[in-house]
Amino acid sequence: MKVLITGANGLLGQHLTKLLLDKNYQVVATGRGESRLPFEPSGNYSYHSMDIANAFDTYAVMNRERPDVVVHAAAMTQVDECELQPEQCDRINVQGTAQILTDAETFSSHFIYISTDFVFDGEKGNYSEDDEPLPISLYGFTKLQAESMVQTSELPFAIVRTCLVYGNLLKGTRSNIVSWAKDSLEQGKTIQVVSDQVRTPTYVGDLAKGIVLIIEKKATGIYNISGKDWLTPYDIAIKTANKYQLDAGRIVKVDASTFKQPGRRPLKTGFVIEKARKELGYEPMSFDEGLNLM
Ligand SMILES: NC(=O)C1=CN([C@@H]2O[C@H](COP(=O)(O)OP(=O)(O)OC[C@H]3O[C@@H](n4cnc5c(N)ncnc54)[C@H](OP(=O)(O)O)[C@@H]3O)[C@@H](O)[C@H]2O)C=CC1
Ligand SMILES: Cc1cn([C@H]2C[C@H](O)[C@@H](COP(=O)(O)OP(=O)(O)O[C@H]3O[C@@H](C)C(=O)[C@@H](O)[C@H]3O)O2)c(=O)[nH]c1=O
Repeated sequence: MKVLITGANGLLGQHLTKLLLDKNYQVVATGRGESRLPFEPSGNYSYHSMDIANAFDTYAVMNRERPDVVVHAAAMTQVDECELQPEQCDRINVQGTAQILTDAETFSSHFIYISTDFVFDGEKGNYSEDDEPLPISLYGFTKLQAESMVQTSELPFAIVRTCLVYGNLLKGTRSNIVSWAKDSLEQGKTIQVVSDQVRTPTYVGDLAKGIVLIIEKKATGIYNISGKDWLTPYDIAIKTANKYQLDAGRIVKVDASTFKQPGRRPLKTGFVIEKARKELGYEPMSFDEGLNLM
């Protein structure tokens, strides 16, 4: 079975590419510019430079490869940049999804879209798949718009919602809260960390495994694929300091009202994952286990 991944150079993309190759799938990795995969892929593998916002790029690659499955992970994921550059955020997250989805409808038979807890407003928390989304950032709004496009597609689709992904930076990917806290403390910096946001941080390897389960079972619909522990970013920073014997005294507890970011973050998110457990057999590690794998 041939799987095409968009955003393969990203945090999720790199780990998912490696896992699919380890499981002997035929993998078509795509990303902006050259491959930055930090391992020498073996097996049935090809890489294509593909800007999802460029219709010629996506059609050429999809027509040539005609993958059975598309995992659409590419997005503008810097929440603050999305708020400050709305046109680019729309062009990539909404129009880019429209491009690859249109081509998938012609050439593929299963479309898996990676979405986020940021489609919710963060008032309720502990979200399940049938809760009503209400985004409070442009990033969240564009991700929800893309979800809606996928849901109107003729193509069998799955929407995978995940939350605060962390894991080993293979190479040049976006930082994540654990690597950011570890690096900051190692550099002797003092960091202000919020204690009133609640998340279910997700180890990138668990997210990749959940996506493979969806591919194997040809599952359709919305699935929450996240960690199972509810933690605040402050808890995460303290656990990170303890794990690496760093000075937790440099972690200053603040709340979101004093922590100004251009893109509003939903206060309480985190996912109920019973549906993925029951229908997919998905079972994530605890945060401490995930931390030990880094
Ligand atoms: N990280 C997290 O905490 C969470 C992520 N998600 C979702 O998971 C998915 C994967 O995110 P993650 O791997 O963590 O983030 P990354 O930012 O590491 O990966 C996103 C990738 O998308 C690529 N990309 C951006 N624009 C384009 C474009 N126009 N054409 C092709 N590729 C493009 C980026 O390329 P380049 O490397 O060149 O910048 C990058 O490699 C995203 O859809 C995100 O919304 C959901 C919830 C939480
Ligand atoms: C940088 C920073 C972050 N934080 C907190 C805020 C936030 O809850 C958490 C992570 O902050 P960041 O701004 O790095 O990450 P953030 O952009 O909030 O992460 C989001 O990324 C997108 C892609 C998603 O889809 C979301 O699920 C979520 O993971 O850490 C602090 O408390 N202090 C800081 O200095």
